[in-house]
Amino acid sequence: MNAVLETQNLNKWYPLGRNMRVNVLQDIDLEIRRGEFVAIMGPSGSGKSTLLYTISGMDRASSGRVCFNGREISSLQEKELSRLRLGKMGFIFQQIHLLKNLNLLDNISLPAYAEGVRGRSEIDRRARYLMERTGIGSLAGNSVDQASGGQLQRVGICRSLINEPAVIFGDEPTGALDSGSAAEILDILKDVHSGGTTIVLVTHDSRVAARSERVLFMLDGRIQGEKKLGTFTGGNSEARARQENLNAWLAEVG
Ligand SMILES: Nc1ncnc2c1ncn2[C@@H]1O[C@H](COP(=O)(O)OP(=O)(O)OP(=O)(O)O)[C@@H](O)[C@H]1O
Repeated sequence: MNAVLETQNLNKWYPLGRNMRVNVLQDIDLEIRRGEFVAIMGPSGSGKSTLLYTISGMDRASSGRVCFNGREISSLQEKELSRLRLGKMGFIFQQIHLLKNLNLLDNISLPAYAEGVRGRSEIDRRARYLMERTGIGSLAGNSVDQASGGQLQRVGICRSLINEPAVIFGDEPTGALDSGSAAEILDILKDVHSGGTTIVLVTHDSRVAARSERVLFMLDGRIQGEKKLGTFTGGNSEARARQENLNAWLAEVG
């Protein structure tokens, strides 16, 4: 079984008054392969974040199936679902929420303590390794107030990776950053992906989506189309060519 995530006939709606509802996701059949890097694009309100939250078990489907590693998660109890999210999934958001009374190293380590599988020294070693790998190795003892936006986003990435998740979900992970910091974060995500982690990102930015292998375009709660880009091997000229190719396709579908 090659799919890490799979949905069948996935629907999400919200009640609107007594007999009406807003259909936010409609009949979505989606398969994301292990190790794939997928970007979800589409206009505002098309359902991108809702899809991300529903496939990651942060939100519940109204009907249909969501499977993670072949196991249906749509009907799991909240406790089992939290355990699955904690151990197998990592999350990166535009705004990262950290605990101000903990230093950066401890913020990164927190999900590993919550998972309760590894001992303190192993957690500490892994957290420091991730900080080194993302270029913030010297900031371990810093407080949240002593780090820039780009550094905090790296902290968020380290935290999302601490439990060695199978999948990283990102909702506009570079949305709050200047273009230099955003490019650095994209390089880190490329490394994470090369290490075998599946990545699923929601983004408005075609520079970000151009790094992925497959772009899904959403419209009115449906996947309107997809563009396969193949694996990004690196370099500015390849990144530009991929972005142009993607923009031309987006102009056609959007
Ligand atoms: N709790 C809710 N009740 C009713 N409608 C909702 C609720 N949450 C989201 N929606 C609606 O669902 C639709 C999809 O929202 P979603 O946030 O998934 O879109 P999006 O494509 O991620 O948008 P954006 O790019 O602006 O973040 C929107 O029309 C939104 O108004």
